[in-house]
Amino acid sequence: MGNRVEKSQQKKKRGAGFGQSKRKTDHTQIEKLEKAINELDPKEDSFKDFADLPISDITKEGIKANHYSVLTDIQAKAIPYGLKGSDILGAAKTGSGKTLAFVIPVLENLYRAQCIGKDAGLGAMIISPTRELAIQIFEVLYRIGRKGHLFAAGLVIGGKHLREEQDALVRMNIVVCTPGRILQHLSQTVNFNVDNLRMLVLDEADRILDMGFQRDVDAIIDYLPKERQTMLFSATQTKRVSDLARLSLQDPEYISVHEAATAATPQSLQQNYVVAPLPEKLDTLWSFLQTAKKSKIIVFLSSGKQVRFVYESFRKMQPGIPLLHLHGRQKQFARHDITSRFAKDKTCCLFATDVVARGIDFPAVDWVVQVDCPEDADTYIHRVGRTARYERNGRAILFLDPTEEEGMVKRLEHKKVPIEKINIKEKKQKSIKDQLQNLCFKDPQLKYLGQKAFSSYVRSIYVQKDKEVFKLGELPLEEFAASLGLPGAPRVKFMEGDDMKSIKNAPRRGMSPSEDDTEEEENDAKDAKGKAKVRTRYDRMFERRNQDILADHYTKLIRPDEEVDESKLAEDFNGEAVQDDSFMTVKRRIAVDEDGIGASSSDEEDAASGGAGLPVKKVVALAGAKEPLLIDSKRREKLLKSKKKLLNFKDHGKKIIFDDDGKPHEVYELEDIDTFKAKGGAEEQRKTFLDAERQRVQLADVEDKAMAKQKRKDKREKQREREREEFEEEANEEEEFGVQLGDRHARHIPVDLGSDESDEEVEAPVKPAKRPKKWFEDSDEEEGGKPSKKRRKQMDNAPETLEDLEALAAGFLGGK
Ligand SMILES: Nc1ncnc2c1ncn2[C@@H]1O[C@H](COP(=O)(O)OP(=O)(O)OP(=O)(O)O)[C@@H](O)[C@H]1O
Repeated sequence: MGNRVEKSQQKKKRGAGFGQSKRKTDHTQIEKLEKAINELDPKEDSFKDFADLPISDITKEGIKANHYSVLTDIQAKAIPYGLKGSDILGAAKTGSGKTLAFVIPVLENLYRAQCIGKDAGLGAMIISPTRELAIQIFEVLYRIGRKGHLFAAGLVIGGKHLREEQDALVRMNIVVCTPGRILQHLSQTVNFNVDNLRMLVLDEADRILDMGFQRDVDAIIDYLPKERQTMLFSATQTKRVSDLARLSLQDPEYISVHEAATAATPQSLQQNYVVAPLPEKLDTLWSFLQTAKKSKIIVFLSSGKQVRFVYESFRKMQPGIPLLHLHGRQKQFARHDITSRFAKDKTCCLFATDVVARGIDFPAVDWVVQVDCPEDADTYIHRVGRTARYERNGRAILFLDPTEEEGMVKRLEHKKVPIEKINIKEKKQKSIKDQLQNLCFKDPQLKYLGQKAFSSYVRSIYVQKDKEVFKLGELPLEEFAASLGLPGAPRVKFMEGDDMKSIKNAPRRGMSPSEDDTEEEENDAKDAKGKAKVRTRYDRMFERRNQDILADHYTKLIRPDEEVDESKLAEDFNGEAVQDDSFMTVKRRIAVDEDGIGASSSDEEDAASGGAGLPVKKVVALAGAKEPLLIDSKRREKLLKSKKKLLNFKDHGKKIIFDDDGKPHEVYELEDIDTFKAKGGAEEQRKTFLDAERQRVQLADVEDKAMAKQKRKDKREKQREREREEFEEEANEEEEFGVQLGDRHARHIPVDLGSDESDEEVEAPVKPAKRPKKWFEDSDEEEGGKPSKKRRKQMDNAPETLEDLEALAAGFLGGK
């Protein structure tokens, strides 16, 4: 017993020694660093290697572990200013290493200020416009900081219950976040204190400061202390005085490493554009993919709906290259999964919206294809920046409609983008219109996506500010709709000349899934008098002339009223006129036997078939059948032997209803002429009937809508109920076991950035007291929180998914 006490006292002594020694080491190093940074003149001093920078050993180790040694231009210029605490406006080409230019100062400045642990509060906030980019920055922060920094860092990007993030957030020293979500916490999380915030970083600053985020960012700034260091980075930097005033920057250093350069894009990037009329853009894209099957490609489209349609339809046509798609409407988990898969794949094509246009560092992308014209030159620069990153080669191609060419090329030249026109090889261009049309016809779901893609594209053009580039009125929309495989151009609500009320009140047509309350198909054909004619899906099928070789024949079938050239008519066996332009028309004369079986003579048969061997043999008059049965094949002959099958050809009788007097009537009976006339003219009656039916349908539609609304409401209610239950369960668990739920759900896990590494100068750490295992500590965790071999191996390898990263990071929490 006494022995054990002694041992524990010894351990305590050693533990105290370890802590003291570590603090002493830190203190000494911090003093040295402070001195070096005071003497530093960022204007004069230039650094080549990371090893020369006045930064802590643990940061240097993190940098070394990631195999970085030479600084890029922006890093060499911005890091010294960052370390000195200056406000920075950093601008450098895409892929030039801006992330490290702010991550290193963040780690170092907080380290020197010892802004560590819960009491220190939040020291740095890094804001990114997208979740993907926030995750990427968090990964870089983790990779550089994990070799010994003790900060708690976290990711706050939404996609999870607010409650799950709240507990963790109050312990963080560094947060990487998106504007909307962090604002929500600033206004709703009670203990979230930002009074100690020293550093604010805006990555892709121009995007964060633009209209889309304006209100959120202004509100965030209101919460933050005025005395702080602010760093803004982007490849297309804002210098607008109003923006800088909004952020209360103090004498910011404008560090631009490409202002003097001849081009705004990397030199290793080859850029071209082709003129592809809007209705041919998908053909061009398909043809392009056929020639680049061994490449890694990102294809940018302007909306998530287009991304889905192109992805789904191309997938069905099997282009011979793996396809992925990414847009903002996907669930966070799927988005992360797709970005990780694309990052790993060597040959793959990713259809994406601008959600990955900025900052995302996919390795080794060969091609960036912009099918839809970017909204401005800056967006163009960011999109093409997904290739040719950090001294690698890359190619970019932009598809421009003839109406976009002049305006867009002018904008790009103005921004110093070296782009050259190339032509499409006619021979290699393949049309996929028919295939798409076929697919849409067979698959209503795809047609629905096509309609959505169409309207979202039209809307995206409509809302563009630059009317010199985007001229909606000049676009061939009908042809564009056809190029998506649609039977007609869906009507888009806002378009000029639309009678909004009539669109809103228009009855829903049939069962087509294409109908929703935002858009209606504008494919109501008009009849001769200009009145809308109801057309079914089958009408459209018949009207499509390029469907197959029988199109002409079908046209005749469905347009019986059309004037027919009399000269082409011949008489059939009943003396009725038939058209004679088909060389395969057979005229027959039927002789009926006394016993009811008639046959055409073999001579006649041969003559009738024009000697072509047509299998006209005999005609059988069936008792009880409306028409005689033509026996022209062996199968038909066999049929005569099966009574059961013959039943199909016999009359099945009529449905009769009886009136009050017990008299039988047919379901639809013809009125006698006088009664009919007494009710008014035929046209008038038809109109009354149609009006009545229309009213009935409209009424039914209102009921349907109400029912659908109720269903949606019930569904929402159920979901809320489920969430409430889950929430209560979690709250109960928390009470019962005292577990931190925030940790369990690991979206925002605070991280000790490197407590896994022991300091060489200090004594061996004392084994910490045994404590209950946390959820993330599985069986491969050895006693006392020391990581097992398996865990250590895991730590040394970069985490592969966000979940890995978070789980791994959470594992470090035990260190403090
Ligand atoms: N000093 C360096 N040495 C070698 N590679 C580096 C260095 N700095 C950054 N990189 C690599 O260069 C790539 C691009 O870096 P980063 O994502 O920071 O670029 P960026 O300037 O932020 O680009 P964007 O403008 O597109 O956001 C990354 O893969 C990164 O690992």
